[in-house]
Amino acid sequence: MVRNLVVIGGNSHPQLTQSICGVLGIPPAEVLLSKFAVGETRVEVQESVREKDVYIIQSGGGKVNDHLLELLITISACKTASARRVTAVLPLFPYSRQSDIPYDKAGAPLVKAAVGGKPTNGYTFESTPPTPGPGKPEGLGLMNGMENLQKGLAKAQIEDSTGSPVKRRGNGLPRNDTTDSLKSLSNGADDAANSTSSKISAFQPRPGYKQWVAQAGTLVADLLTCAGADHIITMDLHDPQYQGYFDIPVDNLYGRPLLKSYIQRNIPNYKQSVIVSPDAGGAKRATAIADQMGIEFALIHKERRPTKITDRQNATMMLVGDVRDRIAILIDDLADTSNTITRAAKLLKKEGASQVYALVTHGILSGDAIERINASALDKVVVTNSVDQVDHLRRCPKLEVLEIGHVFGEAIRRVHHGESISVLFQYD
Ligand SMILES: O=P(O)(O)OC[C@H]1O[C@H](OP(=O)(O)OP(=O)(O)O)[C@H](O)[C@@H]1O
Repeated sequence: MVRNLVVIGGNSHPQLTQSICGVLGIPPAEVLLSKFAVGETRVEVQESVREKDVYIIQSGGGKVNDHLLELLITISACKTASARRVTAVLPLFPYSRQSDIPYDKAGAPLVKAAVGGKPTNGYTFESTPPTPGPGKPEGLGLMNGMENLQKGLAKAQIEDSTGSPVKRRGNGLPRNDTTDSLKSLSNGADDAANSTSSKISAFQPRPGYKQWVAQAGTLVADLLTCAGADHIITMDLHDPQYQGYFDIPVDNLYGRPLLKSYIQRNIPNYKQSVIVSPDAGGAKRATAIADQMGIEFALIHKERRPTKITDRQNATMMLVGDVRDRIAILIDDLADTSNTITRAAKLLKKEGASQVYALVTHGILSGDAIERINASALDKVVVTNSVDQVDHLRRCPKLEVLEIGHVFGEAIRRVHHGESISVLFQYD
C-alpha cells in the first residue's frame, strides 16, 4: 500500500489502469469523464487530490485527439485542485513522429514525381512574395498572391487619384482587400481541417510556395507542460530525442526486455534466428536486441525514398543480410497501418526465411491493419498492451500480447518513493 499516491485512468485504456493499480495495491481514483452534446470533453475529479502525487494514465491510439484533450483537462483539473505533483503516464506517446515527411536530399519536400530528372513542381527555396527588404516591395508574405496584390495596389492608386478617401493598412493595401485576403486564407484553413489524408496526394504546391510542416510534436510537449504536467513517463518513443522538446523530466522506458524475454521463451533455437529491422530508422533499436542476445542482424533497405507522402508503400525494399532457412524476427517500435511489417514479411519469405515473427512495442493497428496482417506472410505478431488490444486480439489469430502494467506500476512506485528507475532501463 502506498500513501498519498493517486492514479487516475483516462478513457483510452481502462484495462491498463486496472493492471497498474493492481501492482500498486490501490484503487483508481473516482473521476467522471464525459462529453457535452456538442462533443466537448468534461472532466470531474471526484475525490481530493490536495497535496497528493497524481499519475494520470492515458495512451495514444484509438481516438487519439479526444484522449489527448481529456488528458490535458485532467492534468489542469488536478493542478487547480492543489495536487502536489502531476505525472502524465503515456505508454504510447501521441504525435511523437509528426514531423516525418519525405524530403529530397536538398531538403525540398517531395510532393510530385520528377520527370526526366527534373522536378515538375517548380519548387524553389525562395518564398514568393519575397521577404520584404530594402528596395523590395512589401507583401503579405503569406501566400502566392503577388499578382492579386499588385492588381489591388493599382486599383487603389486609381481610386486615390480620384480623390475618394481610401483607408490603408500598414502594408499599403486598402483595408477591404486585406480583409478579403484574410477571409480567403481562413476559408482555406477550414477546408484543410475537413480534408482526409487521401487528399494529401492531390495537393500540388504552387510554384515558389514554401511549404511549412506543422511542428505538432513541439506543440503537444508545450500543451502538456502548460496544462501543468510536472513529469512524463512513456515507453519506446519513436524518436528518443523527442525528450529534448520538454523542459520537465521525461522517463522513456524500454519495451526491449519484454521482447527479448519473449524471444528467449518462445522462439525455438532462437540463437540461429535473424533479427531484422524493417527500415533504416529502426536499425539502432533492432541491433540493440541482436547484440544483447548474440543473434545475427539483417536490415531491410528501402531502395528509393518515396516520392509522395502516400507513396510509402510503393518504395522498393531490399534485404541486406541472409535469412535463408532461418526464422526472421522483425523488430519495430510501432505498427500503425502494418504496411511496413507485412511488406517486410513478404520480402523475407521470398528471400527464404522459414518463419517470420514481428515484435513491435506499440500495436496501434489502425484501419484495416488487422486484415492486412491476417492475409500476410507473417506467422506471428507480438505487441505490448501499451494500446488496448482487446478488439485486436479478437480479430487476429496471429496476435500475441505482452502485459506492460507491471513495468509502469513499478516505474510509478519508484518515482513516488524517489527511487532510481534506471534498473527499468536495463536489458538483462
Ligand atoms: O505500420 P506502418 O503504418 O507501416 O508504420 C510503422 C512504421 O512507421 C514508423 O517509421 P516511419 O515510417 O515513421 O520511418 P522512420 O522509422 O524512418 O522514422 C515506425 O518506426 C514503423 O517502421
